[in-house]
Amino acid sequence: MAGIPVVDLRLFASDPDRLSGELFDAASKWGFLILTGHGIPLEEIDEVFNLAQGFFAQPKEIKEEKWMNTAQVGYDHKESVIGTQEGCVFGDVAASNLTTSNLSSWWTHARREKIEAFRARCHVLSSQLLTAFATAMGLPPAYFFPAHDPAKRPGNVLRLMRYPALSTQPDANLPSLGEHTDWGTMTLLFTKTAGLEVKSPDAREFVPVPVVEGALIVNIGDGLALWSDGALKSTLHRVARKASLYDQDRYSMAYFVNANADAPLKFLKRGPEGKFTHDERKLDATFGDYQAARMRLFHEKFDSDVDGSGPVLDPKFVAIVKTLGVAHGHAITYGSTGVEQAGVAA
Ligand SMILES: O=C(O)CCC(=O)C(=O)O
Ligand SMILES: [Fe+2]
Repeated sequence: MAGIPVVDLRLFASDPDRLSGELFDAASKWGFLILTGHGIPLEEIDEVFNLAQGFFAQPKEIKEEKWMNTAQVGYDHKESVIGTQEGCVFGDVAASNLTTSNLSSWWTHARREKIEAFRARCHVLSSQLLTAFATAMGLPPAYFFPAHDPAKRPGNVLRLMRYPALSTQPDANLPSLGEHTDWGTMTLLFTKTAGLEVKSPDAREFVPVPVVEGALIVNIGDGLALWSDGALKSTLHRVARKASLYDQDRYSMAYFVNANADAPLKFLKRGPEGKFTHDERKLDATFGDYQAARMRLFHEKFDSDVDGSGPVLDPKFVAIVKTLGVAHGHAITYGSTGVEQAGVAA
């Protein structure tokens, strides 16, 4: 079986239809692809990796000066049976990190400007990809834009991550990040270290994603899977703690592309010749409703903080997450007990 597809974005200029077709095929088969020729210079990617390294190397007191708030700005650190990951996020609306008071003092204005420039690069790229997906689906090129207004919340979120080195070899069965799908529209992922694994199209195994220098990884989130009625796949993935790498830090950066909270959950259906048209199914919910239920369910079990005192979620939205059927993974398995454990009102 051929591996995870590699798509060269330089085709966009010379043969946009072919490029859109290649993206669509990769995203409908694997839900993941490796993107080369994307136009973000390697030096700029490295610069942001260096900032991540510099920040995560700071003492705990500096990093913990500002914990992540509800506007998705600040630092967080999760430790659970399935791994440790620390992260730093810069807000969910354009330019918010230049003015926020919720970043550690380590983040000087000059450093924040570098982050903002990188976010702008990622934004341009994500818009280009959304255009290509819309084109491949027979929709107007700007079809996905109104639901992705950068001035509205939540916009796209850049998360710098470190999986700290361990001093002893871990149980090889414990991943550093448990299997999950991403709940946004799609994700651009940058990493220089192996470890990411994705579920194969036949769902029989997890396949390692090769690290290709200068390339980035694109994966479909629940959002595009919902829009496309499952034609584009939101694929399970995880970070495996490879025994040989347990004593090294692993860095990655994810740019989560999100539909705005107030965007209605709209469905498309696929007709003959692969064209997508509006589906009349009415769902009285927004992407915000979907994400709130999805995120909370995910984190609840992810953090192993299930003690019966979890948040009360609106059962209507939990039902929506369940019925839509794209959200899955160990961390969010809707088994007989999963939903109750997440503290859902009866
Ligand atoms: O660190 C990685 O390579 C993957 C991170 C990831 O899947 C996520 O943050 O959703
Ligand atoms: Fe992910």
